Amino acid sequence: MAKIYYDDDADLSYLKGKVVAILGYGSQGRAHALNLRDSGVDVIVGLYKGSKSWKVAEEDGMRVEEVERAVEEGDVIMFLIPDMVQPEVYKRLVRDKLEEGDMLMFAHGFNIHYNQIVPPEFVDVTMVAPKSPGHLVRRMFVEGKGVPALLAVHQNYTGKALEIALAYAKAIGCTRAGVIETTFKEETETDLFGEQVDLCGGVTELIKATFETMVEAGYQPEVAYFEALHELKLIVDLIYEGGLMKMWNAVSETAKYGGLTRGKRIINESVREEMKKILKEIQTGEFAREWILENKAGRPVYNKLLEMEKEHLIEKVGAKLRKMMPWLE
Ligand SMILES: NC(=O)c1ccc[n+]([C@@H]2O[C@H](COP(=O)([O-])OP(=O)(O)OC[C@H]3O[C@@H](n4cnc5c(N)ncnc54)[C@H](O)[C@@H]3O)[C@@H](O)[C@H]2O)c1
Ligand SMILES: CC(C)(O)[C@@H](O)C(=O)O
Ligand SMILES: [Mg+2]
Ligand SMILES: [Mg+2]
Repeated sequence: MAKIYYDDDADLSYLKGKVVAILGYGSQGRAHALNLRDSGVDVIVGLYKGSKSWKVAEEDGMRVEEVERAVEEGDVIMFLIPDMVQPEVYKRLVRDKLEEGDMLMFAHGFNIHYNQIVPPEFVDVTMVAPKSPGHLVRRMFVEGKGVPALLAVHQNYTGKALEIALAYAKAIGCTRAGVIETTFKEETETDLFGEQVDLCGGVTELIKATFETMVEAGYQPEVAYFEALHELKLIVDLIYEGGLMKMWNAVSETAKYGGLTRGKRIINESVREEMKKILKEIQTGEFAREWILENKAGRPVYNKLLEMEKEHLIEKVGAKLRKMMPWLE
């Protein structure tokens, strides 16, 4: 069984006297920086001149410096800039500023696991990866709660890497919910697999395929939108709160029978085979190589697919229908 750490297992005093440099002030960066500060930790934000986030961080009352300066001051350096930018920033601005006993931290294991960043042996290397988008990391903290996270130690030079990483996890609120010990390999591979087949890739394709099937059969797009997309949140909320059975118990008997008998025809053996192939691409590093090359080429596929998603009928219909429900914003 997984080892899970809670508030009582973590001691904030391991961050006392240390400066935490948060590189990046986007989804995760802003949430981590604000939560750390509210927990009494000395935080400095590292950005590049011209970053749109600079003003946001300053308006939040953060001390903001360019990356190099923040790393010089920081004892704990958390990488919350995009994964594909991290290796170049590391080589150009971070590597030469590291001091013995510093800690490099990550919220996703990609660059360490796929050897895009190879830190020197004289630093600690750890990960605290909230299992949630950044805005929830902040919202839950403000509400006195926390989101669960994964924690991993890749290098323990100081002998205190676990304790310091746990203090960080506590300061951003994650030990309130529970922090599961893992490895960089396990976090990276499961995180990529989850977002590709289920959370981001699988769900959007399921929504579009459901919507398109109805529209092509002559049903009104507005009705199809509610069925394929809007109601998904209500169903997922039930699953999130109380597992699959809470959802099955809340829907009609007809929905239960129809869902239980038809679901397996949608996620059938061939879909499961494809999932296994996708997992292999992640495990062998094939996906990582593809994504790194895509970035080197200026992201032609990424940009094209995002553009197509933006232009999809469900997005047009959705924008109109969501105006009927201003409380959603
Ligand atoms: N978004 C999520 O919900 C989420 C969840 C778990 C883990 N993560 C991980 O957290 C990390 C950060 O992702 P994110 O989605 O919060 O990023 P983001 O895209 O929301 O924010 C990126 C930030 O980095 C800054 N930035 C970009 N290039 C920079 C550079 N060259 N130098 C300095 N700053 C630069 C941007 O100005 C911005 O403030 C990634 O490792 C990601 O895998 C993200
Ligand atoms: C929020 C997610 C999808 O779980 C995260 O892994 C990310 O990469 O943004
Ligand atoms: Mg991810
Ligand atoms: Mg994830």
